[in-house]
Amino acid sequence: MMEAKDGQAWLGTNGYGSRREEDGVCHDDSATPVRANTVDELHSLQRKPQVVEDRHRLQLQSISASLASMTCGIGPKLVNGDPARKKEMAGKAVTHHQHHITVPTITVSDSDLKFTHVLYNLSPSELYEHAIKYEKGSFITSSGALATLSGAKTGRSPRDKRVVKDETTDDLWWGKGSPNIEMDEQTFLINRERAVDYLNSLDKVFVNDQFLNWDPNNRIKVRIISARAYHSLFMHNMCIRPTYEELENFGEPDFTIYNAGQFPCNRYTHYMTSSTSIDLNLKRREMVILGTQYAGEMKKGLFSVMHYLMPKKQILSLHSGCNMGRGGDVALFFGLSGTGKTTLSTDRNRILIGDDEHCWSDNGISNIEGGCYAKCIDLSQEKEPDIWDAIKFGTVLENVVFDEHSREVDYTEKSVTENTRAAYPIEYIANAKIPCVGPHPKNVILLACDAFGVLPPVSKLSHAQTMYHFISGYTALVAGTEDGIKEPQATFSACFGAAFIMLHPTRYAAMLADKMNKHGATGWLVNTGWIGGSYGVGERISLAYTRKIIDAIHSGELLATSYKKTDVFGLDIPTKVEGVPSELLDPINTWEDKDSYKLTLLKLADLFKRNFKVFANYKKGGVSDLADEIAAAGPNF
Ligand SMILES: Nc1ncnc2c1ncn2[C@@H]1O[C@H](COP(=O)(O)OP(=O)(O)O)[C@@H](O)[C@H]1O
Ligand SMILES: C=C(OP(=O)(O)O)C(=O)O
Ligand SMILES: [Ca+2]
Ligand SMILES: [Mn+2]
Repeated sequence: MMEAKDGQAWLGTNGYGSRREEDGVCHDDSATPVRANTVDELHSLQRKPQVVEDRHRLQLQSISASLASMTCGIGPKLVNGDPARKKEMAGKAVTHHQHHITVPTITVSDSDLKFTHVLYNLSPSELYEHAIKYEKGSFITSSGALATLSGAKTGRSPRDKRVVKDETTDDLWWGKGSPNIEMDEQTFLINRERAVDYLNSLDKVFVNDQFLNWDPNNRIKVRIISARAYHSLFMHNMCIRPTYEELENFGEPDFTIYNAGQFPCNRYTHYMTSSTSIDLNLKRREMVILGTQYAGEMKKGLFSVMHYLMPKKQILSLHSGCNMGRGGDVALFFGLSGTGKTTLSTDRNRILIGDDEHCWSDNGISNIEGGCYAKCIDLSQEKEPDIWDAIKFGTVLENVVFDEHSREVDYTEKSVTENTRAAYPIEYIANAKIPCVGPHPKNVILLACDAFGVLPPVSKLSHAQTMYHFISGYTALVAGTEDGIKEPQATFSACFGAAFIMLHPTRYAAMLADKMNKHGATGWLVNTGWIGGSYGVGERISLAYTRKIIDAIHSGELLATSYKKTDVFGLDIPTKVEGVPSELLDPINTWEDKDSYKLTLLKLADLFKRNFKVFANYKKGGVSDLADEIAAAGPNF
C-alpha cells in the first residue's frame, strides 16, 4: 500500500497493470484506485448491508416466542445477525443497524442477561462460512460440496422416537408393531425445556422458516431452530425454500422443530432409555431433538407429521420416490431404506418429482420436500451421473471420507459409516420438475432388496397382491458387512415406512387401494437385491438390469408381454424384458443349488405369513371387506 500526498491510502485493484515512470517514481495507474482509509474500510465496501426492515422485528418476536421457556413464560432476548460481525461493525463508518428485541423481565438467570443472535434463513454461502469456522469436521470438498460429520449417530434412532399420547391422539396407531412409542405431556415439556434452555444458552441459533408440500392448498409452514450451520443448510436443501415475498408474509409456523442434538436428554427423565430422544407433540405442533445430530431425523420427523395431518384431509402420504415420463406418465417407487427409491427415481430419461416423500390427493401427486437425500456409498459417476453432478457447492455431504489434500471424496470408504449421504436441493438434478407436482400415477412400483435372492427381479401384481405387499413392506438387507454376519435380515415395515406412519397401516392401504382403482394404476414388485443365490453366494442384480426393467414398466412393454406364475408367492413374472437376459427373470434358473432355493423360498414365505398374521384379522381400517382377499394374495404353501 502506498501512502499518497493527501494522506489517503490508494489501493490499486490490479497489481499487474502497466507502469509509468515519472520523476523516477513508479506510479501504478493501470486501473481506477479504490478510495478507502483502512483495510477494514475496504473490506466493508465488499458487502452490501442487508436492508433491515420492520419485518425483522416481527420475525424476532415470533422466534423469541418459539424459544420461550415454559417455566418463565418468556422468550430470550434476541438480536438479528452474526455475533462475529458485531466487532467488525464497530469500526465501520456506516453502522449496520442490528435489530433486537428485549423482553421486559426481572432477571432470573444468566441466560436472561445475554442476547442470543439469530441467524435467520441464511444463504448456503453464509452457512458454509459458519460451518467451516465453528464446526469441527466441516470441509469444502473438491466438487464444492460441504463435508460434515453428524457425530456419534450416523443413522436414525427409531427406538428413541416418542409421541405424546393425549386426547387428540386416540386415532393413532399404538401398541405392537407401531413406531409410536408413547410419552406424556409433562415429560415432553421437560425435554422441551431442556432443548430450549440449551439453545438459549448459546451465542447464536440458526432459524429456518420454510415450507413442506408443493401442493399450494396443503402446504405446511415449518420452523427449524438449530445450533449448527450443518443442520440449517441440510434443512435449507431438504425443505421447500420460500421466496423473499413468501418469507415476508410467513407469519407464525404451523410446526416447529427444536434441534438440540448436541445436548443429551437426561436419563433420569421418565421414559428415557438412552441419551437420545426425539419427541413429537402433535397438539403443540412441536418436535424436540436431544442427543442425536443425524440430520435425517428432522426430515423424517416432519414426514411423520405429514403422515398425521394429510390423511385427515383424505390425502395419502407416501414413503416413495416419484418421476414422470415426457408424456406425463407418473410412477411411484415405494421401498425401505436402501432399496432404490432415490437411485431409480433419478433417471436421465425422466423428470424427477421427488425421491422420498409425497402426497397423493384428488389433484395428483405432490412432493413434500424441496430436496433429495441420496445414499453415497459406492457412488460412481458412470452409474449414477445425475446424483454425482448434484454433489456440488451447496450440497451437504454427511460422514464421507476424503483425501486430506485434494479434498476428493472416496465414496467407497465406510470408515465413518456405511450410511454416507448427500443432501441437495431438487433443482440440482438437471431434469427436475419444478414445481414438484404431477398427475395421478400410472405405475406403482414396490421395491424390495431381497438379500435371500428368491423374489423375481420383476413381477406384475394383482390389486390384492399390491395391497398385500404394500402392507407387508418387505426388504432384506445384509445386516453388516463386517462382524461375519452372513444371514440376510428380513425386515417388514408396513406401508414401506412403518417408522413414519402415525395411523394404522390399513388406513393408508385402504386409501392406496382406492386411489389406484380410481386412476387405473398398475402395481409391480421389483427385487433390487440378490440373484443367483442368497447374500454370500449370489450377487446383487446390476443397476443396469434394474433400470432396463423399470424402463420396460414405464414404456408399457411389460403390460403387453407374456407371463408365467411362480410357485409359493404366486407372482406373475414376464418371460422377456428388453435388455435383460431372460434366464434371470425366474430366480430358480440362476440358483445352482435348486434344493437350497426351495428351502430359502419357503423360509421367506413363512416369514411373510407370520408377519401378516397381525393384519389379517384387523377390522378397523376400512379394508376389512378386502381383508380375506388381501390375505389370500400372500404366499400359499
Ligand atoms: N439393482 C439396483 N437397484 C437399485 N439400487 C441399487 C442396485 N444395485 C445397487 N444399488 C445401490 O443401492 C442403493 C439404493 O439406495 P437408495 O436409492 O438411496 O435407496 P432409498 O432411497 O430407497 O433409501 C444405492 O446405493 C444404489 O447404488
Ligand atoms: C433418510 C432416510 O431415508 P431413505 O433411506 O429412505 O432414503 C432414512 O431412512 O433415514
Ligand atoms: Ca427410509
Ligand atoms: Mn432415499
